[in-house]
Formats: sequence, structure tokens, C-alpha cells
Amino acid sequence: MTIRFGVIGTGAIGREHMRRITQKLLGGEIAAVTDIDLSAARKAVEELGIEARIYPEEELLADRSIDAVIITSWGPAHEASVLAAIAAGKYVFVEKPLATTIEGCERIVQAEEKIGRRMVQVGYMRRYDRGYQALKSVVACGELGSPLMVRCTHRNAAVDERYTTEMAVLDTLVHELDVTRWLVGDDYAEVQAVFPRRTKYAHEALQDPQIFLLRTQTGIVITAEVFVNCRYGYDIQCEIVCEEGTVSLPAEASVEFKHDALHKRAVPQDWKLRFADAYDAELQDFINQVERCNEPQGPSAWDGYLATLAAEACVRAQKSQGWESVTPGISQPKFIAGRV
Ligand SMILES: NC(=O)c1ccc[n+]([C@@H]2O[C@H](COP(=O)([O-])OP(=O)(O)OC[C@H]3O[C@@H](n4cnc5c(N)ncnc54)[C@H](O)[C@@H]3O)[C@@H](O)[C@H]2O)c1
Ligand SMILES: O[C@H]1[C@H](O)[C@@H](O)[C@H](O)[C@@H](O)[C@H]1O
Repeated sequence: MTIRFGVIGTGAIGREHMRRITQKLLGGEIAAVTDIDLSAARKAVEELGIEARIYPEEELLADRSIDAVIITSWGPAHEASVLAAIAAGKYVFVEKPLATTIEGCERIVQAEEKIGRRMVQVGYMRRYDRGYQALKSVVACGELGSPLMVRCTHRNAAVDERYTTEMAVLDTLVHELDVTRWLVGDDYAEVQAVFPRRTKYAHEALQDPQIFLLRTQTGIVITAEVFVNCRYGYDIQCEIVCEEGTVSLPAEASVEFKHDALHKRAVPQDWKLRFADAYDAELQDFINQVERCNEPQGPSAWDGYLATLAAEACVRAQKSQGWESVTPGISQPKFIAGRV
């Protein structure tokens, strides 16, 4: 059976996911597409040369021939689309963040809970990255002893004027908030933000770089640097320091240059190349599960909720410059219990 997808939001990553489902992955097709700007949806369909229907979101969700939706609109629009898709009985793959508010995430968790099974997978693709998976298995096997500290670096080459100080958390740091909790199998207790000297490349209203300290419930301390105007490229690092040794993300496979008395290696310029295999793997897994009428197995609505919960505390910490606690207001639904 081929899974018929509807895509909501045809910006940068929406078009990337449409292309990978059409050209690379098995078992899915893009059958319908929408965007708040329908001309953008039309352009995306024409560029890819596919025969997908283009219509407003309500009609797409009412279309019974659509099995699942991919939500790749702006973060603040995610909640309404996820809730409407669950109500229409569609499986949902939603890009991060699940929703930009805690209340929005809670409403999504509760909507799934009413049905009593998972319908939603959140696009925290790093869990499908081979390097992060290797880190997790090293920590889980216990050879290095207990994790004590984690050092994360998240650098983007540049951002535009629309990118705000809060987005450094809600759009960027959320990846570390999800993946670090998954790596060490522990939830956050409190967070703090520290602002270094601003780079001259940040626009006036943006604090860049920023450093976040996160303490987990068992006392692991994570430092996470977000620097979104680093100029030289897309640079993601992670080192876990344990009692008996350390483990770090492997260097990416990229060509090396020896030229003019220098030894150089290319740095990816954005997320598209750095995580291409992880995006493929997360969507292929989603297709495979939906095809078997199984629940999605990737990051759940509960994971999405906990990432946004920690993000909201980080935004408070940006303002207070002190420690802020991370306290869930709802309990983990039984049907996803135990799946960290
Ligand atoms: N997992 C990742 O590494 C990764 C990478 C890039 C983007 N993202 C996430 O994907 C989402 C989209 O990011 P992007 O870079 O493609 O943004 P973008 O600005 O390029 O595209 C967003 C698109 O959504 C459309 N849109 C906005 N509101 C809408 C609504 N209510 N209904 C339908 N369409 C709507 C816009 O018109 C635009 O075409 C964001 O949540 C972002 O955080 C994730
Ligand atoms: O939406 C993007 C995406 O999630 C990237 O992976 C991240 O590095 C960027 O900072 C963010 O803006």
C-alpha cells in the first residue's frame, strides 16, 4: 500500500520532504499540498513535476483519500494543524517544535490520549542520525560509567532579521533539548541562560551567541551553545563526559584538501546536507509504521511536549538570567510510558 500524504507548508523543509518522499523513499506519495500562500504550494508541486492536488487546509484534511499529513508550516501554526489532523483521523508527521506553547503541546497530548494511541511523530530527526545513535549506545552499554556532563554546540552560518532572541531557543536549541534528554535518559530539572558578548554580525534586536546550562533530575549538567551567526557554516557538536571516559559525535564524512601548505576539510553550510540521512530515515520509519497501521515509533507528542516545556523555561531564563525550574503540568500518557 502506498501512503498518500498531504503536505501543509511548502517552505524550505516542506519542499525538501516532498522531494525525498517522491524521489528517494519507498512507500509514500505526495497526493495533496497546501500553504497559507497557495501560489507557493502550486510552485512547489510544479517544481517537483508531480500530480498533487492543491487546496486549502480544511479541504485537504477532509479528503478521505489522504492517509497522513506532513506539517511543515511555521512553528506557531503547528498546533492548529496537528489538532485538526488528529480530529480528521490522519497520522501526523510534524516538524519541530510540536507547538510553540506548553498549553498547545498539552492540548495535542490530550487529543491523542482521547484516542488512546499514538498518531503523531515530531521531526526531532537527530534521534535518527547515525552519530547520535552511536553516542546513545555507548552511554547505554555502561562501559564509560555514568554521564556527568554534556557539552553541546549548535552553530548556524547566519540568520535573517526575522530571527529573534527567543527563536534561539524555540527554533534552534529545541534540538539539543530533545536529543540530550534522549541520549542520557534523564529529564530536566532546571535551566539557566548566560549571554556572552554579542557578535557584530547579529542584528540589533538579537542576542547572539547564547549559552544555556541545564541540570537534569539526577544532576547531569549540560552546557549548550547556540551561535547562529558563526559565519563559517553549520556546526553541530556533542561530547558526553562520563566517569570512566568521554564520547563525542564523529567528524562528518567530507573530503579533505591538502593545498598550498594547508590541510582543510569542508564544513556543511546548513541542516539540509548535515542531516540528510537522518531526515530520510525518520520519514521512512514513519511511512513504514503507517503502512502497517502501527503507531509511529519516532519522537512522540510527549517528547515534543517535554522539549517545549524545557524551551519555555529557557525563555524565562533568558529574561531572568537566573535558574528557572522545569515542571511538567500533566502526566505522561500510559500508552507511551517507558518509551524514552
Ligand atoms: N528538523 C529540522 O532540522 C528543521 C529544519 C528546517 C525547518 N524546520 C522546521 O520546519 C518548519 C518550517 O521551517 P522552514 O524553514 O521550512 O520555514 P519556511 O519559512 O521556509 O516555510 C514555512 C512555510 O509555511 C507556510 N505557512 C505558514 N503558516 C502557515 C499556515 N498556517 N498554513 C499553511 N502554511 C503556512 C509559509 O507560507 C511557508 O511557505 C519550522 O517549524 C522549522 O522549525 C526543521
Ligand atoms: O529550523 C532550523 C533547523 O531546525 C536547523 O536544524 C537549526 O539548526 C536551525 O537553527 C533552525 O532555524
